[in-house]
Amino acid sequence: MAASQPSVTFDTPKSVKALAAELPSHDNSINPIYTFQETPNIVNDEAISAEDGTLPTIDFSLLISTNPEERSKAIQDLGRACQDWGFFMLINHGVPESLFKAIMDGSAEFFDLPEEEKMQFKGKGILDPINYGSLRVGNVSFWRDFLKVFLHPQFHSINKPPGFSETSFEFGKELRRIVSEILRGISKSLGLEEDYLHKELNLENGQQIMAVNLYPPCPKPELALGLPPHSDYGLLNILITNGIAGLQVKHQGKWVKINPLPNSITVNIGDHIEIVSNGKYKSVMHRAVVNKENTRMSIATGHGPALDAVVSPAAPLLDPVNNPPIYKSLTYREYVELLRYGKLADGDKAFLNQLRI
Ligand SMILES: O=C(O)CCC(=O)C(=O)O
Ligand SMILES: [Fe+2]
Repeated sequence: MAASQPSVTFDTPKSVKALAAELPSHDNSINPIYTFQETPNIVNDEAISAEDGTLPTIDFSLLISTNPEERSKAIQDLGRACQDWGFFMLINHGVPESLFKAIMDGSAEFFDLPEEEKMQFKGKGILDPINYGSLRVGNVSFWRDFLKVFLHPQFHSINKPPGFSETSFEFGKELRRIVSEILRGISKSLGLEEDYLHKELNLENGQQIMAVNLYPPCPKPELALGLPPHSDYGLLNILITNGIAGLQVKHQGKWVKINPLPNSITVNIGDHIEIVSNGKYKSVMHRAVVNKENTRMSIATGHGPALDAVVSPAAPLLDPVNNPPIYKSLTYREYVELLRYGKLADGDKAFLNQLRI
């Protein structure tokens, strides 16, 4: 499998931020290593805009309501959002806006550190708990710098900028609280016990990774991409942004531009919910485009099973005739380690598809 795939590496020689800063304002070219599309304008022209509210909205306060009818209706809506879109906006989640601002500001300060200081955090592989870099797949580099930090079950952090570690800790904790409730709702919406995922996947020791993404202004946004089309691994991914648009989601065969409601968080299904639900809820392809004017930032946290948990289609959902398992079992660690050889490389959920029975 590994041999035939383009290699995925995290080491472009210079950060995209430094590269963008060096370009004179009249220079409208980019290094060809960033050219993802041969044909100009494909990325933006083919995408359609979702009207505000098109992406399903889930009200977190109803999902944890003590009124059984209210909660049951919210869980139904959640199930529908997972089935129809695999993406939704979560409102009334109770995370203070000040915490989002603090983590966004701290992340911006991190990227403003001198290059040599950031390079201290360069990692080597997908399971390195701290990893700063940019992504190259085969011959193509992407217009994004990232910092990845594992927040759970062991909390890791970087020692600069001041306060970033404390803010990351709070941010991670708040998001785990929310994810835990959403996963209860998802279990129930599938017809499983409410704590099925928590128990089967040992979520107390679940993996949580924070990925801070910086997309500097790009002189040729129609040629480059911030992130190639991919689905996320793990159970759920949570995304907040600095308000600059750039996320596009594949929905019913078309790329749709997403404009999240202010102060909402965007949630999407990962490959491991697809496996557990035996294909009922599918992880969805998405990508990040860049623009000429503004620096875009996003902070994604990926929430997965414990690394040693075996992930397989949920036994109570299976039936030898009507719903035989369509995915093989694999520990989460095995999945993540094997993944780097394949998935991002051709961007069509190729890795998940290899697990099909
Ligand atoms: O920046 C974005 O909008 C997308 C980020 C993303 O897809 C990821 O980090 O997996
Ligand atoms: Fe993603």
